[in-house]
Amino acid sequence: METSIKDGVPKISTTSMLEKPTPGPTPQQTPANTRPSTPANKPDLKSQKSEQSQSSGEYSPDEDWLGDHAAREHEARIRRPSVTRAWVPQNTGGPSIQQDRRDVAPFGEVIDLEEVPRGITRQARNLDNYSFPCHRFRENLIDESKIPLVLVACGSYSPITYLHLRMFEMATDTIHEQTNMELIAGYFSPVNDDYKKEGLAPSHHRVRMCELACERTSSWLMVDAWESLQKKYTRTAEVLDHFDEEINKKRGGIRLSDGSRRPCKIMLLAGGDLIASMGEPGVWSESDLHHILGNFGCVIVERTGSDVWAFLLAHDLLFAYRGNVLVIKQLIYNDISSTKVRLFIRRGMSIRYLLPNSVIQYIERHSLYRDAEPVKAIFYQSPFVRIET
Ligand SMILES: Nc1ncnc2c1ncn2[C@@H]1O[C@H](COP(=O)(O)OP(=O)(O)OP(=O)(O)O)[C@@H](O)[C@H]1O
Ligand SMILES: NC(=O)c1ccc[n+]([C@@H]2O[C@H](COP(=O)(O)O)[C@@H](O)[C@H]2O)c1
Repeated sequence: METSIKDGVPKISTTSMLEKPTPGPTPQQTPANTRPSTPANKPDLKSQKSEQSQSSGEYSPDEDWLGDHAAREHEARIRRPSVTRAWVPQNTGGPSIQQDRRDVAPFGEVIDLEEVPRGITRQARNLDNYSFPCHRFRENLIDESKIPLVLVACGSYSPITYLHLRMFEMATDTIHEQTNMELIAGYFSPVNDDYKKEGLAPSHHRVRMCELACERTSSWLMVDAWESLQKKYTRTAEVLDHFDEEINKKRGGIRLSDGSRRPCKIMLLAGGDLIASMGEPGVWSESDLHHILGNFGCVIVERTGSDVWAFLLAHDLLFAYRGNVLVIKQLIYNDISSTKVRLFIRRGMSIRYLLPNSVIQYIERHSLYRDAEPVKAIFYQSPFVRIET
C-alpha cells in the first residue's frame, strides 16, 4: 500500500482538513465571489484600443504563439491590479453583507472580459520552453488558521465548456462553507494526445482554448500544459506529483505573514463519472488510487443522475479515504457535455452560451470538430429553430 506520504509532500492530516473548526458561516462571512457585483475597474477603452493595435485580440493562427518572453511582457503590460470591494445589497429584506478585508474572498472580482481584447498568457509548445504557470498564484495566505489548497482538474477539455469552469466555482463555495481550507489557485491540466480518447483535438488547441477561457472569464484559474507536453500519456497520480513538485518543493508552498512558507494541499477536482471510473477494473492502478486518495484527495462534483455518495459507500478504497474526499452537490444542475458540443458543431447547430465566446471563435478559426461535415454558422441561429409568426 502506498499510503505513506512521500518526502516533501505536505504532511497534513487527511481526516481533519475537511472539517471546519467553527459552525457554518454567518452572512458576514459569505464569500464575495458568490455575490453579484459590477467591475469597479471598468476596462479603459483607450488603452484597450492601443492594446488592440499591438495585439489585435483576434486569434489568427500566426499570432497564436508569442513565445515565453513576449507573452510575459505582454501579460505584464495588460494585467490590471486586483480590486477588493465590499458588496452591500440594496434590498433591505435580505441579509446585509458587509465585508472587511478578512472576509473578502480571494477570487471575489467578477470579470467579464469576453469581448475585451486582451493578451492571453500562452504556454510553451514544447518542454524545453516550459515554465510552471503561477501568474495568478496567490502570494499570501489570508487566513493563517487555514490549510492552503490548490485544485487541479485533469481532463480532456475538448473543448472546455462553462461546466468545466463552473466546477471550480462550485468547489470554491463548498470549500469555504464546509472546510478549513483556503483556496489559493486552480489549474486545468488538459490530457496528453496519447490518451487517444474519441473527439480529442490536438493538445495545443485544447490548452489554448482552456487558456482563453480562464483568462477571459476568471481572475484566478490557470492552465498547465506540462501533462499535454509529455512524450506519452501521463497518469493522474504523476500529474499531481508534478504539481506538488512545482508548488511545494520548488516554490515552498505559500508565504505566511512571518515570512515562513506553508506547503499547499493539492486536490484533484473531478466530476462524479471520474470517481466512478475508479471502480472500473483496469482503469486505475491500486497504488495510484492509494496515492491520489491518501496523499492528495479529491473534490468531486456530482453529475446529474449520479449518486456519488452511494458510490463512495460501495467502493472499499474510496470509503476508507472518505475523509479526504469532498463531494459537491450541484445546486443548479449543469450538464453541458463536450461530446454534445462537438456534435452540435458537426451538425451546424449553435453552441453559444455553452462555452465562452473566445473559445467558440477559436474553434471556428481553427475549424475544429468539423470532421467531414461543414459547420454552418455556429454563431447564429440553429438551423432547426423555426419561429412561427
Ligand atoms: N456534467 C458534468 N458534471 C460534473 N462533472 C463533469 C460533467 N462533465 C464533465 N465533468 C468533469 O469534467 C472533467 C473534465 O471532463 P472531460 O473533458 O474529460 O470529459 P467530458 O466533459 O465528459 O467530455 P467528453 O464529453 O469529451 O467525454 C472531468 O473530471 C469530468 O468528470
Ligand atoms: N489511471 C489514471 O491515471 C487515469 C485513469 C482514467 C482517467 N484518468 C484521467 O481522468 C481524466 C478524464 O478522463 P476521461 O475524459 O476519460 O473521463 C483524464 O485527465 C485522464 O488522464 C486517469
